[in-house]
Amino acid sequence: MTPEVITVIGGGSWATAIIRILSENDVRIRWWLRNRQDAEHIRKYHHNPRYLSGVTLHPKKVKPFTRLSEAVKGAGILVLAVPGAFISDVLSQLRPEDFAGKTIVSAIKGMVPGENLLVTDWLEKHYGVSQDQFCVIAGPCHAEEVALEKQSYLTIASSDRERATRFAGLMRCRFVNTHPLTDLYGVEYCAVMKNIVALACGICHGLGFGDNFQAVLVSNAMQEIKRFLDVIYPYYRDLMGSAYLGDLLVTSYSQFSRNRTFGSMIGKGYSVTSAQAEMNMVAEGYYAVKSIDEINRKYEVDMPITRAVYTILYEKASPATEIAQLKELLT
Ligand SMILES: NC(=O)c1ccc[n+]([C@@H]2O[C@H](COP(=O)([O-])OP(=O)(O)OC[C@H]3O[C@@H](n4cnc5c(N)ncnc54)[C@H](O)[C@@H]3O)[C@@H](O)[C@H]2O)c1
Ligand SMILES: O=P(O)(O)OC[C@H](O)CO
Repeated sequence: MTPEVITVIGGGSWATAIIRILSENDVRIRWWLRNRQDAEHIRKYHHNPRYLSGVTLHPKKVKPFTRLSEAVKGAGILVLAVPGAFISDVLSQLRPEDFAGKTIVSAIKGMVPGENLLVTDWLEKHYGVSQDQFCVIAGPCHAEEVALEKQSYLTIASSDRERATRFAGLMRCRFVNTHPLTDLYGVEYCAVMKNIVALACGICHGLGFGDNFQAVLVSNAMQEIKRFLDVIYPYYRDLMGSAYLGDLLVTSYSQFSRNRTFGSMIGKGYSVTSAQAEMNMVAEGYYAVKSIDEINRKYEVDMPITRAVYTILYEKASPATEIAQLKELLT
């Protein structure tokens, strides 16, 4: 069989980890990065100089590109792995024809700010990608642990089960187990919302709250996510599954969590700008909380955790005061 040709778009940790996983299988990867020097470095030394630099990339299977129109040529699968805030800018070089007939995989756990759309909805609106072309990579998995080849699990969601199963096969390897699911939008929304919860966990940690409080916060957050999903996209789903609860747990508790780290700085008194400047990485929850809060103005679901994080980050409310109020609402 001829190897599957896959274009991966993005130069960060998750793109690097996905390439590491995929290249365990029989694939050819066309990797788009925006930075010319990084691409040149990868061509020469076979590792990403900025993210997960300890990961060696297969020289025959992985080919870096800096022109996106070139990178997508001949690929049957496009994997999007840039933060949601940059997707519109990055894809502006492409036309709807570049997506036609391909499997479009979103590895993004964020919304498209401004339009408050899930990445799949945004691609449908702007590039005419049809719903059954999409797969979403979900599940509790940090790029840093993939780099260490620690056993991980991923869920591949698509409304087309066959497509999810095929892509799940390509993402399965020695240290990654995968399974398909059909709750495309539920999984995508949950992945966006768990980042908001991780921000809340970080803020509370930064304020000095302990494990007892965090356990209550996370269990209340799961109920908040359920209330929102039941209204925005009702579907028979088991929220105890690893794509939902599992992802919420890893992001809330892990030392690798970008969102928790960002939140912790806010709880300790950093401004948003200084917390962002400290990180070489992107905390998706910062953008997501604005989108979800704005979407919820229409639905009016009871979401005290989202509201508190929004008020702290966007209205500059005191974290101590907001969390003191939230404390009274948790059960
Ligand atoms: N890192 C993980 O473990 C992990 C796991 C699952 C999902 N994700 C998701 O993957 C997506 C990518 O995150 P990541 O962790 O790879 O990013 P990261 O935080 O490691 O790196 C930041 C990324 O943003 C890009 N970037 C920064 N400024 C940019 C700009 N102006 N224009 C275009 N790109 C710009 C950088 O090139 C880099 O790719 C996010 O949606 C994230 O939620 C990450
Ligand atoms: O935990 P974070 O904030 O680094 O987000 C990364 C992934 O979404 C975890 O699955």
